[in-house]
Amino acid sequence: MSWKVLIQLRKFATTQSATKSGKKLLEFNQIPGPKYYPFLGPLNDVMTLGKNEKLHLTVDEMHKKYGGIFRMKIDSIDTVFLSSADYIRSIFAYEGKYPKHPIPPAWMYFNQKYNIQRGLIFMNDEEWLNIRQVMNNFLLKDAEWSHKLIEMTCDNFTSKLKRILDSEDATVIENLEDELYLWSIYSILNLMLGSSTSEQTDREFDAKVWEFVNVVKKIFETSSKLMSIPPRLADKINMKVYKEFESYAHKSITLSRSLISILSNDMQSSENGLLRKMKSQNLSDEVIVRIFSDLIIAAGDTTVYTTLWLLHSIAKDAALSTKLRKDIGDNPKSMEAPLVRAALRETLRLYPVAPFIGRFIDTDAEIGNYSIPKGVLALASLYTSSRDPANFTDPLKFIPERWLRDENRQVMNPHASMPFAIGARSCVGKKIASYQIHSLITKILQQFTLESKNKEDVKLKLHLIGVPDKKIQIAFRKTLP
Ligand code: HEM
Repeated sequence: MSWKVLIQLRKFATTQSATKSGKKLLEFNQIPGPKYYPFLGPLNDVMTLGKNEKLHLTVDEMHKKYGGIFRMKIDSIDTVFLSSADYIRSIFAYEGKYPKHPIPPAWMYFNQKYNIQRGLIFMNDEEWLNIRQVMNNFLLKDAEWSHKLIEMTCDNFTSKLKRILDSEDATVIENLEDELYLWSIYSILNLMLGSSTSEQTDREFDAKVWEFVNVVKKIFETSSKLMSIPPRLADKINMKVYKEFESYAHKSITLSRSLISILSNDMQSSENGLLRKMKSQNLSDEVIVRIFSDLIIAAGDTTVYTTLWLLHSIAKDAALSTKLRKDIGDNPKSMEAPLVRAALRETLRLYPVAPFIGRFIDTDAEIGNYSIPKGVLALASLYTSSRDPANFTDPLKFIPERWLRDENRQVMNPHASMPFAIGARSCVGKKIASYQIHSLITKILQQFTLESKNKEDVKLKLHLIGVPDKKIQIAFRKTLP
């Protein structure tokens, strides 16, 4: 052995630290990753991570270069990106009693600047746990109360589709995305109220909901553009995009207050609605408004884009439509068609609306061969792990059957795709979202045929969440009157 190799080995040994498991670990600063130039400050992020819209692709390239774990500073926070399924699972093992996730910097800055208290997404520590336990009871432990309401909202949607097709004699629904937004927001409103506030019953209310839809969309669009600029700086130099973001954020709060106040005064507000359920837990009106406006922010885009991707995948594949229709026919009770459930699972694998899920590590940790100090931000690179052939056979193909139990499973590692996250801070709306999407797809397939009109491949881009890079165009034809 040459003296050079001996020196290398010695260096290696002294930079390893012993751990609880007795395993020798490498230090945090030995994790590979791109170079950081302190004098460049925030410019480092822009230079290394590039365009925000393509962050998932840049990170994917970096995983190819550095492996299943790499390290960098983002906004001067020590961050690790993880794409190996085992590493991803470890993140949640170290999240602690009060898991903390990263919040887009513009949102954090805005809340602090105006001292605005927000809902579940922004809460932390004991306050978060108390509210989360209340919401878990209503949305996760027992969500059956929501089924009828969700189905009513889906029936309203398919009736509207038919009206559009009748009146315009058109097959392509040009504003499908907007229609889905309305559906998604009305779903939450109906759940709050406990009865169906269908569109067109009250013009003023409708106008407010429509305005809310646009405001929520703009919040995502503008805060995504602000990801690579420190918001304090953007505010100081009066950047147009920051001013726009602020005005939409203010509007969303005003609008959610006014929607809630209309709903609360509504005599039809039923025992079965989330509003009454929350009030029965002695939550103040102020806290209820905070929770409600964040539920809409969390529920709106995620449900809309997942549904759009799923409709797009079905519309492209006539054989899949036939199989899904047969499966729905064989399983007449809603939510019992296994292939529809599998198609949703497959959509969330290939097009995760949250391609990165993060946790601040709560205690000194071991991930892989590395020691990770408390406080580091660990980000699960779900876009990469979901498309890794080590985890899924033919990973780029849309194959719902891979999720069926009795099939020759093509899922080597289900944890590589965790679209709702896992653990105590995972999506509190996952049951509602799954039921909503499942019901809507079932009703659409029972009443319409779909055909994709997109000529080019539609890819995922980031607008804070994963959205299609082109307008999704689907021709609908009625199969039932
Ligand atoms: C397909 C649709 C959806 C997807 C893919 C999705 C995904 C997620 C993910 C990944 C998280 C966790 C973020 C983290 O761990 O840091 C989350 C959190 C959350 N989701 Fe969803 N979501 C969806 C629909 C919904 C719906 C319909 C609602 C409301 C009914 C909702 C309400 C929330 C809330 C309030 C949180 C924050 C929970 C907390 O911080 O304790 N989501 N969602």
